[in-house]
Amino acid sequence: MRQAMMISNPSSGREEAQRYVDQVRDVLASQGYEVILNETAGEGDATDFCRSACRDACDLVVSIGGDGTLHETINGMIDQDHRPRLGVVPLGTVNDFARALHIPLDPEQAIATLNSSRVHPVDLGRINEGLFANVAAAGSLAESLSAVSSEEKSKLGSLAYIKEGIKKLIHTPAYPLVIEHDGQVWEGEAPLFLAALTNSVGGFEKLVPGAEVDDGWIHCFVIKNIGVLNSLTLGTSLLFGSLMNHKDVVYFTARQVKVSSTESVSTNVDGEEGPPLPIHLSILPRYVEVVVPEEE
Ligand SMILES: Nc1ncnc2c1ncn2[C@@H]1O[C@H](COP(=O)(O)OP(=O)(O)OP(=O)(O)O)[C@@H](O)[C@H]1O
Repeated sequence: MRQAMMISNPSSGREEAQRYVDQVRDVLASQGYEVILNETAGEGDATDFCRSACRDACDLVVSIGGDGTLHETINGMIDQDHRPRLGVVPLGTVNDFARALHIPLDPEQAIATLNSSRVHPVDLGRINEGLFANVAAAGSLAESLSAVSSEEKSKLGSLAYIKEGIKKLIHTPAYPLVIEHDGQVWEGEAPLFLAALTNSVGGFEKLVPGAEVDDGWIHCFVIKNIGVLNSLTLGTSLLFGSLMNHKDVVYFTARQVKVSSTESVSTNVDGEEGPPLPIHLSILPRYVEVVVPEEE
């Protein structure tokens, strides 16, 4: 019998996971899966559950929660030979991963998507000893976003919370950064470095218009003047032209990136606090297969 594991975070979003768990179970059982439910109680649980799903050769893992839960879930797949397919029921504030894969943001529609026969291979990124699904950021914006609590995020909504963060940072200091990427080096001062795997970052769905989830590239932005982010709008992402063409932005793609600084700089990875610099990023092409809607 095929095995499916639900990894559910009862604290995600507006604490709605409980409501949806039974619906997910029904959808999976109707497909003939034997279903196991694991609920997270705190940090690291989703990673442990997913690691055991890999070791037990489980066929499908469904992450029920926000981008944080998804981030922890995929981290259970690191260095595993057997990696289950991944289903996503987005319950967070931003849900970048679901946005990038056109998985409905409405939980009930996302649950119905679990019936789809279509799967999409998706690149993951490696950051030091961990994995990321969507974005790694280094600099003070990264720090201030990590400091926003789940409750505040739910209250403010994604755009508002990111814009609040940006407003506070207009006079933010630039950090001396050394960025080595595929044999080249960028050296200079910048308040923010962003590495994205998908086109959706912080809910801005067109931030990286050319990024495909399986293009094998890390899309990198050095933001030399944080003020450029002020013209971000949802949908168009930038009022005037695209971020990558902005005069205060350096954009490049790479398969390997090392970012270091002589100062202490913190990072934010998939919306959660990440390791401090230096960071070493690399791409893991088509590392996981994600269940996506039948039709886009
Ligand atoms: N039972 C629990 N109670 C409180 N926190 C939990 C629990 N289980 C996991 N966590 C923590 O929840 C965080 C992940 O939350 P997640 O991002 O999925 O939801 P969210 O914060 O509502 O979403 P978003 O970040 O998009 O607002 C992780 O830091 C994880 O350690």
